[in-house]
Amino acid sequence: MVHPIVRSFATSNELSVSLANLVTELSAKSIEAHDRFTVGISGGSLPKLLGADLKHRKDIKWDKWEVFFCDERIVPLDHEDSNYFVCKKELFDHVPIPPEKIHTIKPELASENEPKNEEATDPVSLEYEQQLIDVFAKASSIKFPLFDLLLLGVGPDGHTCSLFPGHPLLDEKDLWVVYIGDSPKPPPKRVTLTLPVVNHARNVAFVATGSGKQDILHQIFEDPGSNLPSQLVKPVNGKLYWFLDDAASAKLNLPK
Ligand SMILES: O=C1O[C@H](COP(=O)(O)O)[C@@H](O)[C@H](O)[C@H]1O
Repeated sequence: MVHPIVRSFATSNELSVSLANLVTELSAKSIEAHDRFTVGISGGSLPKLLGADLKHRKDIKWDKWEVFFCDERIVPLDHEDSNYFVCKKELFDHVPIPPEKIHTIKPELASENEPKNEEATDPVSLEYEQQLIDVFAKASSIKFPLFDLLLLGVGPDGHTCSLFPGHPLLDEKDLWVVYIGDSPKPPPKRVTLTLPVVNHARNVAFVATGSGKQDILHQIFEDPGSNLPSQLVKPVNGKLYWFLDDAASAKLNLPK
């Protein structure tokens, strides 16, 4: 049973400072324990909230970071819908992470032939999986990559990464990376980490702000049986955090 650590802040600025504190602490601990910090970042509203304070931190060994993406939309990496593009604008352009340690999902490898959902044979997923293998499974074979931290968003429908409510990809048990061609949120073509990878992480932090997230957060916390993708995030051995602002958490019964 995972007991999430839920924090709500009066302003998104306060949230950004607290989130940066957690990232800084986990980065330092991970580097001390195994000489690197492996982190997966989501798109949407998260990169701005993440970068706002973190980009000013001088006490981080940025050269020890290995950055991956929790999901990516199949659009060019310089397109404003690209999760990489937003992360670059909000964080990577401001901090000295070596470019070869930012492991992009490569949309240019997408084939003309539409791959089927649940197939691991599309070139974008295969190439991204190989990057994960190269970083996480160099010395030995592993069932799933073990991220130090995954930073997740949650959509107003309860989706996280590019895992959507009721979608068959929620049942994936073995693959690390999958293609989705029918995302209900545009753009429709995406590549995403799977739930078993997310649930294998040492730390998972959700970030959600604004009144538009009130109802879904109420459902996530008060109706745990709805099988929303964000509810299926239950790290097996890791910690689960929720970073909210007071507008988003208004319908939750949080301890004062
Ligand atoms: O499409 C996506 O949406 C989710 C949630 O985004 P938000 O703007 O509501 O925070 C995001 O986490 C995911 O990476 C992205 O591809």
